[in-house]
Amino acid sequence: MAAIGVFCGSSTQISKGYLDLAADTGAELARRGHLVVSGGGSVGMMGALVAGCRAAGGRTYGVIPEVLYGREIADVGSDELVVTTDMAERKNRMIAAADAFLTLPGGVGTMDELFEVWTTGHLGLHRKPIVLVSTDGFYDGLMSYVDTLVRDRFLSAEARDLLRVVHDVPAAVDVLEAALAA
Ligand SMILES: C/C(=C\CNc1ncnc2c1ncn2[C@@H]1O[C@H](COP(=O)(O)O)[C@@H](O)[C@H]1O)CO
Repeated sequence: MAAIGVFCGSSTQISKGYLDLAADTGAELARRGHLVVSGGGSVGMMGALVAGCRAAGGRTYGVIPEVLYGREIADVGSDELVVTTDMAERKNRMIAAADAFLTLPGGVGTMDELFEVWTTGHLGLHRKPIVLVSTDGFYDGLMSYVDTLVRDRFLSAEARDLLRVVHDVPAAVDVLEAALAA
């Protein structure tokens, strides 16, 4: 059993397909016996993720900053819910609590979380695997940008390769489990 930090969108304006993807992710992690570490809100994909996990018998650990407690409807049904004083502490608590990270589609908040975990990994502050779920090529544009950084020598290929990109949730969890076992 591992603790998997999941970064994903909080928007309530997205299409049902994204919400289903998040719910399926929560259920898949629950079925495989993993704890879901979430942003601690009940809105958008974040909410679908934790609901999907608990409906499948899994456990959730949420980390929400005070400022978002009401705005993102704190997930008070979580098995554990940590309330932080600010956004930076939220990210740090999520990173500390998780053994590995899954990034689903999301907005700038999700990108902020992904870049925090990627850059701290690259700096050697942790060795936790990071997988992006690029449903329907969602992360093609980001990875194209990262490839440009490598091509023009702003970034090493080793740093790029810390980001593992897959196209569906079961494959993403397979990759995380293999990386954790290595
Ligand atoms: C909108 C702009 C900046 C927002 N910057 C954020 N920085 C950190 N965290 C954020 C930001 N926006 C939202 N969040 C939180 O991250 C989670 C996922 O967000 P997403 O944007 O839906 O992916 C969620 O808890 C957000 O509240 C520029 O003006």
